[in-house]
Amino acid sequence: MTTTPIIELRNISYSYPQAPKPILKDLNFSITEKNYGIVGSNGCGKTTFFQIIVGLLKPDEGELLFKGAPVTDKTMLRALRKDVGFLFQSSDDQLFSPTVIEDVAFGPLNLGYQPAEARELALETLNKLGLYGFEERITHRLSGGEKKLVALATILAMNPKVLLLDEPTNNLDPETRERLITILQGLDQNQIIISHDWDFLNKTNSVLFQIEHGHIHRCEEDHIHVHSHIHKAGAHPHRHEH
Ligand SMILES: Nc1ncnc2c1ncn2[C@@H]1O[C@H](COP(=O)(O)OP(=O)(O)OP(=O)(O)O)[C@@H](O)[C@H]1O
Repeated sequence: MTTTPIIELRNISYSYPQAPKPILKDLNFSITEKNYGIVGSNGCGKTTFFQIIVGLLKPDEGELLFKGAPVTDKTMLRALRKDVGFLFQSSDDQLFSPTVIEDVAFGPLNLGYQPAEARELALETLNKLGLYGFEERITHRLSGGEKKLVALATILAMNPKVLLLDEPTNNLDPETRERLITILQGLDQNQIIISHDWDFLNKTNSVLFQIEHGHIHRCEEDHIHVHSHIHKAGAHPHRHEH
């Protein structure tokens, strides 16, 4: 039995105004796996791809389908956005309320929850992410890592079915990064993750796709990459998981 993918992109092309050529060209993609890792060089169009998925950018050609139906009007787009949460690369673009609780309750309020219910949902979500006692904190004074987790809370409070995560481990210290990995590993949602952090993508069990020359394709199985890193205890022989 085949199931209809929640999101599908068919023959999508998109050019930024004044750009000499399309950044995405005849791109096809559908969500059939649980988690995806999206890789590709800087400027290849990864964030643009996410913006197309949530309808922030309208493709010049091709179709965006939600649960098998083309997204052609605002009602469809609203339904899609309810199910697809987008964690921006910069948390400052995501957080805009004075306090953490207001930011996290904003989504549920928008979905029609009563203020008390929205607050309860927001508190539950913060607690689930280990952000105990954060509710009255001033959002713009949080550290970068704290902002990232609060931004994730604003999305999870709306209980979307799909998460789009744009370079979520950027600027996280090793401990917060591990915390984020544990959180994501425990979620039921489909996750599409843009990242240059291969180890992170590996730990989130993501099927790797690459954006290149406007297209997206599945990376070869057993993709080999060269990397180097510093060891605290100096040089010693060791094996890697990959
Ligand atoms: N609003 C815009 N107007 C014109 N060009 C844009 C706009 N936004 C992005 N671009 C250009 O489109 C290209 C793709 O941008 P995008 O942000 O999708 O890349 P990316 O793959 O996410 O890059 P990175 O890995 O550096 O985050 C880049 O060359 C960028 O400069």
